[in-house]
Amino acid sequence: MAGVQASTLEQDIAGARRVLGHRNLVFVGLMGAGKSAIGRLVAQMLEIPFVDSDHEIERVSRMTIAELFEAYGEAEFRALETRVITRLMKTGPRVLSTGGGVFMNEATRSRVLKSGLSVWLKADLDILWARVSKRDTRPLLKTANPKQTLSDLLDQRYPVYALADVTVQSRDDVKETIAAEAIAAIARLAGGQDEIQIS
Ligand SMILES: Nc1ncnc2c1ncn2[C@@H]1O[C@H](COP(=O)(O)OP(=O)(O)OP(=O)(O)O)[C@@H](O)[C@H]1O
Ligand SMILES: O=C(O)C1=C[C@@H](O)[C@@H](O)[C@H](O)C1
Ligand SMILES: [Mg+2]
Repeated sequence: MAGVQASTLEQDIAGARRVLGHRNLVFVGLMGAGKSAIGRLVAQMLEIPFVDSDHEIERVSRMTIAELFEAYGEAEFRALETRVITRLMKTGPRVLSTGGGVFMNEATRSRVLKSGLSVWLKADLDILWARVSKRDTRPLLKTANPKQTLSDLLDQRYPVYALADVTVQSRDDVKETIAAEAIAAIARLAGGQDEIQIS
């Protein structure tokens, strides 16, 4: 990497850490957007802990997301998800990659907007589809026409995801580039927001 680029990245990392303070950096977006993959990289780059809410739910329940949906239904899964996010939002800083439905819950969204810093990883349908169709682990896509279901979710959810503090275009570029863009976008928030305290 050229010296100028490296020093810009270092400045962005320092800036993003300052902007974040004790807050959690919360990745939101549809299935396949890269919340887990990019979130993990951003956490490594910022040198703060990383938690993925889907993994945390699987850890505490000792069941997979698919098993939870199967055994208890979506409503119970959402209740568990809300409890997990509420607990995680009480301390920081960390990178918190959320399940695709987390930001759709009004109370959770308010909590994230008030006490965290949110990044929407926005991706086109074809990119999402190419990624999620490789595995059949996502219960919401077990439908007769999963690509249409994903497209419907995109229509419903994009206006809500757009409420996130920052939007970063997720695409088939190297993950490090997308992660660096997210960090730069956060660093640019410096001075644009009052410091928000964790409740
Ligand atoms: N920029 C990228 N280039 C290539 N592949 C990517 C990129 N970002 C993510 N991926 C891949 O796409 C797949 C989906 O990414 P990931 O699991 O991070 O999505 P997610 O937003 O966490 O989805 P979910 O809501 O289902 O957990 C993974 O295999 C990941 O490695
Ligand atoms: O978009 C969603 O509602 C979901 C996304 C996944 O991350 C999982 O949280 C679950 O499959 C539901
Ligand atoms: Mg994920």
